[in-house]
Amino acid sequence: MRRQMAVELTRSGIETPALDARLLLCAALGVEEIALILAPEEKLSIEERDAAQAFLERRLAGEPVSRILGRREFWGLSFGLNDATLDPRPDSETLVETALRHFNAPEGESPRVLDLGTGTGCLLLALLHALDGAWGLGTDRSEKALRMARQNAAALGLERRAAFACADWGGAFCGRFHLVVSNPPYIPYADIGALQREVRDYDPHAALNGGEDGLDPYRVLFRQFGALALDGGIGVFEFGAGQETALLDLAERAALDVIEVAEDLAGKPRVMAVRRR
Ligand SMILES: C[S@@+](CC[C@H](N)C(=O)[O-])C[C@H]1O[C@@H](n2cnc3c(N)ncnc32)[C@H](O)[C@@H]1O
Repeated sequence: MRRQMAVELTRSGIETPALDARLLLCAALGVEEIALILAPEEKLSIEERDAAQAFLERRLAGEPVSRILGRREFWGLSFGLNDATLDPRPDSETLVETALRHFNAPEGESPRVLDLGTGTGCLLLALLHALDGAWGLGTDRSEKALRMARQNAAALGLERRAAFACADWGGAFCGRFHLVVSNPPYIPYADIGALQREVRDYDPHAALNGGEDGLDPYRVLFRQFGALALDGGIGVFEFGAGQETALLDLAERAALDVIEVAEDLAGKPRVMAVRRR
């Protein structure tokens, strides 16, 4: 069955047919990958074949494997997804790496982290997992996304260190944080229709749409950063292709010093770390 699935995925132009076939078959059978080696495929029951076939058809129709499984690995941790959350991207691990590189733990108090537009909670929870004793707040405009983030926090045993609140970015908060992160929607509105179908048809548009030039969220976030960060606190923001120059300009206007522009896995500028001037 696995080979047959891989052949069909190859024919339909899926980029990683063998991997997708393996993951979907494991999910259909409810087993770990190692069990596929130990259990001969001929022994699949009719129900198991039907389940695998149903997953295959969804993948052939363009649904990403992570959406079919309802899960995605990020920073070595497993995150549940729903239709209100972005599917976390490997490139966003650059944000976590950059934040950890520049973060200096405060003396005598717990680090406080704010994640604006938290989605699954992947950035906040990865940071809390890495920063001993840190406490964090994740906000999102979507209640449904926040429900998923809370579930993910509980599944990772981080629910006592993570709180989630429905809010329009950070305007409702007056707390001060050592670290503020955000991966806001940054696709220019007119470009959404031309995205890959895996993105366009399965990621929520509220997680993609950054307004006319894709920069609307940064105009708000950079302005709010000054009121949300403690003295010496840092902000770390993900951005999209070709937005670096405009973002440098927005940072300058908001009186932020740029500490680093970090590159993603493909060597493209992807993350900006800033500090209040
Ligand atoms: C690109 S997704 C990032 C999700 C997650 N942080 C990640 O990296 O996978 C942007 C998130 O911002 C949220 N969002 C959009 N506009 C918002 C606003 N005005 N205030 C708060 N959150 C917002 C969306 O619902 C979405 O979850």
